[in-house]
Amino acid sequence: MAATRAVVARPVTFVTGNAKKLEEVKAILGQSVPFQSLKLDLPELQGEPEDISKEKARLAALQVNGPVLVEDTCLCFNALKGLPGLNNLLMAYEDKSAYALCAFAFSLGPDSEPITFLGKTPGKIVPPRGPNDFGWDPIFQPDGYEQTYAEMPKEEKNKISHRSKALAMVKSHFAEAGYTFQTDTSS
Ligand SMILES: O=c1nc[nH]c2c1ncn2[C@H]1C[C@H](O)[C@@H](COP(=O)(O)OP(=O)(O)OP(=O)(O)O)O1
Ligand SMILES: [Mg+2]
Repeated sequence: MAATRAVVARPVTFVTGNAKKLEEVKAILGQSVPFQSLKLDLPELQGEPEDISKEKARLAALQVNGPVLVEDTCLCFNALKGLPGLNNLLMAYEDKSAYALCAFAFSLGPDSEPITFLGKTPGKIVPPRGPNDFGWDPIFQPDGYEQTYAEMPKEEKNKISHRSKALAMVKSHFAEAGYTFQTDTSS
């Protein structure tokens, strides 16, 4: 099947204020989706991760004036009916099950409607174990694993994480759409 080739005259910019996220996105995407990154603190919006990521993409596309990729992640607690919450609040509940949810949004530019890609990894909330250098990694133990995200080698987390599942869909979308992005940023 011949892919329709969409030529986009600007490189893709991954916009985030979180260096750890950027590190993982680079490691997971490798050369499959060429992008540059921009450190911008996008506003902390309220709502469902999918809606938040879309809104972040709209704001980022306006600022960048070109194609952007953004993401919003939450740790959602089943005891709180999927609401993101504080670990202390969960102490009162027997049900420690949770899921990590990642929503990427991609927009071709300020006049385009963003499209979203969701990735979800189920697990449970545990007392913190492992290095404390990325958010809630020490308290999230994915189902089927004895280690928390923080205790796992990076490559292991990147194989099974909410982020890698969402990025697998981003990769497929880029492969199918056949975008050809300009990678020369000198203009
Ligand atoms: O894999 C992860 N493992 C552990 N913690 C994580 C992960 N991914 C996001 N996090 C944390 C960072 C922030 O405290 C919150 C999500 O907020 P979120 O708005 O998506 O990220 P952010 O504000 O740090 O960066 P951005 O500029 O992309 O919005 O969860
Ligand atoms: Mg944020």
